[in-house]
Amino acid sequence: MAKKKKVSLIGSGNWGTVICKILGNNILCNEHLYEKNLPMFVKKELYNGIDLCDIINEKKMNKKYMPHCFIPDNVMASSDLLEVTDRADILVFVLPHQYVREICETLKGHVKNDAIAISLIKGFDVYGNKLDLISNVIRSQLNIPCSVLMGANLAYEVALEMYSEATIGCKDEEVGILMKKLFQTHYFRIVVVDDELTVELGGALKNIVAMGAGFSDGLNGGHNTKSAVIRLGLMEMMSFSKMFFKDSKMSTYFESSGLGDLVTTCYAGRNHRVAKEFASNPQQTLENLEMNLLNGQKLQGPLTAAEVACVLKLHNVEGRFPMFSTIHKICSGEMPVSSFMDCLKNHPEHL
Ligand SMILES: NC(=O)c1ccc[n+]([C@@H]2O[C@H](COP(=O)([O-])OP(=O)(O)OC[C@H]3O[C@@H](n4cnc5c(N)ncnc54)[C@H](O)[C@@H]3O)[C@@H](O)[C@H]2O)c1
Ligand SMILES: O=P(O)(O)OC[C@H](O)CO
Repeated sequence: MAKKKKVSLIGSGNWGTVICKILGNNILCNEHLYEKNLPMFVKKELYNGIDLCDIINEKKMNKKYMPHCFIPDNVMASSDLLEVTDRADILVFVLPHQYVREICETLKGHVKNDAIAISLIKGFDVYGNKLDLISNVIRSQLNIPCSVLMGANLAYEVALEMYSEATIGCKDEEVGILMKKLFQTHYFRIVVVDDELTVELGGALKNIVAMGAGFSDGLNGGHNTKSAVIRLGLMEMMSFSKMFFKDSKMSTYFESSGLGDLVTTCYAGRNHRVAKEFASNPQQTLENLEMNLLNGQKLQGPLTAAEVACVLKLHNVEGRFPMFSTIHKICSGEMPVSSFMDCLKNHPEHL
């Protein structure tokens, strides 16, 4: 009989907690394939004076980041990253993108040679002036293959078991099948494609457009206005992919990780919510709104906009990405949020 695989989960935020429910339950249903316990890394912090890790292990609930999601008994929370990942065969990364490099630094040299990874993280890495995929940071730092899972997946809806789709991007067919079996449930349906590059690009870039959708709603734009934001945003996402990632396939934008995620995030994500509040109330800063509205959860849009803007500037192509550039300038305080409507009206397409 084949040796049982050990799965380890790195991350325990809003999405990370829902994923621990899915993985924990799927592992329990497949105990012949997997070690029963699912260790989960929880960054050390106190919640109402009590260690969050202890709360998760005792109450089987992540009271801070996803309070209504039941955590299966086989999930074992720990703040010791190397203990969580010790002997792991499958490493699942689900944490805000800005922390990946530091997590990989700690893991370097401690991961099995034949381990595989999957990243559920939406964002980019910028090192010096070089923009890179998060999965590439995992691949290069840990020297293991890494597939990706992205999609129209608002965590609270998946927690409530509302029907949702997701896309796994994986070049290795066998690993793609294994990952699909590990993550799929009756309410979380997965399509596997081999274009892991564009799956990840969709997940990262839509967070910039979602900020624009929030600005539009906060400035009293209508449904037609938001449709324009989504359409122009998708065009910039595709142009960016073609320009900077030559192997990216445009057809992949029709998967859940592309158009699906873009639509859902522009209507109901955290980026949209905070951006809308900011546009209605511009004397507040985005940082304050993130802190006050999200209670420790992290916005990925403003950082991703800054990461992308850095590359556009370096290649002197900001003018070809007017929406990305304007969203970054609004997020960084270089332009007032009221200028967002002018960006739409004066988009090069309409001149
Ligand atoms: N929440 C969603 O609906 C959702 C859905 C799909 C994908 N995602 C993506 O999944 C990724 C993780 O999102 P999330 O919602 O689980 O996280 P989150 O936004 O809830 O962030 C909170 C988490 O970040 C951790 N954290 C804070 N500082 C840290 C540090 N210095 N080092 C390591 N971890 C630290 C906290 O411990 C906590 O677990 C993101 O890239 C996000 O875009 C989120
Ligand atoms: O809440 P957001 O804006 O981070 O988006 C969450 C997910 O990425 C939606 O698929």
